[in-house]
Amino acid sequence: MATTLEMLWDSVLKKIHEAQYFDEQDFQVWIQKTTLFKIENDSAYVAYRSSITKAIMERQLALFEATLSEEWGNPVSLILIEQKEMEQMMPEVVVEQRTNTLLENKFNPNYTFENFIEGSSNKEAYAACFASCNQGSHPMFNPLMLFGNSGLGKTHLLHAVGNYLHAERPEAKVIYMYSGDFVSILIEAMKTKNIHGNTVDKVKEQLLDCDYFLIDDIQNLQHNSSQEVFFTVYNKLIEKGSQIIITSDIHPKELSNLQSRLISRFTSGLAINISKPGFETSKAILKKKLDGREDLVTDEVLDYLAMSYSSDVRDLEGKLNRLIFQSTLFNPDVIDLKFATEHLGKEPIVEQKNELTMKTIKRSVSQFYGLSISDLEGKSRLKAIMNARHICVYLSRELLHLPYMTIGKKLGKRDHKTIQSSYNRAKDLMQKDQAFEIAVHKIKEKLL
Ligand SMILES: Nc1ncnc2c1ncn2[C@@H]1O[C@H](COP(=O)(O)OP(=O)(O)OP(=O)(O)O)[C@@H](O)[C@H]1O
Repeated sequence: MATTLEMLWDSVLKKIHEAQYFDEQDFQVWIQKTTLFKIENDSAYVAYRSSITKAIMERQLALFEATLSEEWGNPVSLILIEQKEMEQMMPEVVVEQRTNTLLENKFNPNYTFENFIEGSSNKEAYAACFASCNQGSHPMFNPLMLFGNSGLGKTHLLHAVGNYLHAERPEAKVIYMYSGDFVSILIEAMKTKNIHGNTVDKVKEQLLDCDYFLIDDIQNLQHNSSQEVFFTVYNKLIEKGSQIIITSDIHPKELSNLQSRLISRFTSGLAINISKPGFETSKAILKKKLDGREDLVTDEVLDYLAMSYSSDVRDLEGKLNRLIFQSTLFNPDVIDLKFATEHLGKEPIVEQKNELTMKTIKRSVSQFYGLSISDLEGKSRLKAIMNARHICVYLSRELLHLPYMTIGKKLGKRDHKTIQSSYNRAKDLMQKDQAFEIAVHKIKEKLL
């Protein structure tokens, strides 16, 4: 059950979200993960996990304060605290609240059965997941295990089960967890054990209360003590007739990091492989993603994408997104095959994290913006390209401490004055333009 503070913060975030003050992705990635953990003496303490979140929120502090004050019914000022610091400050009750929050299910509303395109590569998995939502007390196939390469829709199907149950059988208690989060929850519970009693037991208790246990990417359950807890929970849930659905990106028998007693149990139910979608399925997925924007892209381009990139649906969607993004820069009448091959063809190769040089900075920046290195070095004054260039200059100064003249030479033979003003412009944008600041952080993160 959500606590008062959680509910309060949820409604603050909901209001801010609805008012669309932030870009959707930034909101989900940075802001949604904050926690309100204490209100004391007219001060509200909010914990953040990343300095980017802090930077974004500080910029709109007045907005957060006003919305929170309104929801709370009293004026409060907001204090932002790093998650780690908050954990040291929080009393036992907050530890429990936190665990509850982690066990709460937030299903992606786009990952539904309706939005999942069936084809021969995935129809068994789809049917088994759907059937598991409509069965009696003792499931026929338990556990249900979905395995297959990355990006083929396993997480989508788990969320579809969650969304379906939430809508059609709200009484069913569903827990969805990414296996890495399962490990973090347990490690955290183990750490706080001495101060706050055995919180591991509390986590187990909550898990055992569910009717559906959906665990994603089991291959990441590598921590030994977590496997012990998982083993106990797993056995008890099977005994009581709760449905367990597990996903893995490798065949269950190849899960070498897991104890063999777990592996043998996983294969005792029904294990289904999801393979890469065929041409027609891939094309239908692209059409579904375009949903109402079909005029942007010619059918020929969809054929080209479906033929070239269907081994990973995430990648397939990424290519379509890249083309749509590029079309906002270059404004073609329609994304046709010429445009598509030109722009996907010059996509930079993902850089290994090796020595940091201006070349690696240029590659990362161009990759981030979907540009080519020659766009960066060229003369275009399109805003997105100019910004990308400013970031190149800024990072070359900040990370490599290169003189303006050297940067200029390696960036389209520009003179030192141009580079100096580009650097100043970047510093200015870091203060004024949130999207720019986030781009810098994200690129820096990839480089370091
Ligand atoms: N058949 C499908 N119909 C519609 N969308 C799909 C389909 N298969 C995959 N997708 C989309 O592809 C993206 C990647 O899928 P998903 O995250 O479920 O992959 P995954 O198999 O869980 O990968 P990983 O092992 O890396 O976690 C998602 O946006 C998902 O909606």
